[in-house]
Amino acid sequence: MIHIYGEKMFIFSGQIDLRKESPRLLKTPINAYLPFGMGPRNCVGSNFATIEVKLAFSMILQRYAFTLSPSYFTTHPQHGVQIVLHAL
Ligand code: HEM
Repeated sequence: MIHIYGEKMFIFSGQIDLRKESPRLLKTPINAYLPFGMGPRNCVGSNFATIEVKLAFSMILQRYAFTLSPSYFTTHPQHGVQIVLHAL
């Protein structure tokens, strides 16, 4: 899913609280996923890092399409999700 590194990844990032938007996420503890930490000493580079990842993804998506690899068969991607890139 394209939003892996977008806002949807951040249940609570300090700026966006997606629990307000999704009933499913309401059940998720506020501290379940904090890649940049939380509170007064959270990551000062979080906005920069998020923008950079979005930029990199958008550059990749301008050049490639994705399909799931035929070897991907589980709903629990313990070892990552294998994808096949198709040059556009
Ligand atoms: C994917 C990229 C990044 C991740 C996952 C990440 C994650 C973190 C985490 C978990 C902390 C500790 C927060 C805490 O103690 O609560 C932290 C602190 C920090 N990060 Fe990042 N970081 C990233 C990128 C960056 C970048 C690009 C910069 C600078 C340009 C940066 C600068 C800092 C600084 C200066 C702190 C210390 C903040 C403080 O102690 O007040 N980080 N980061």
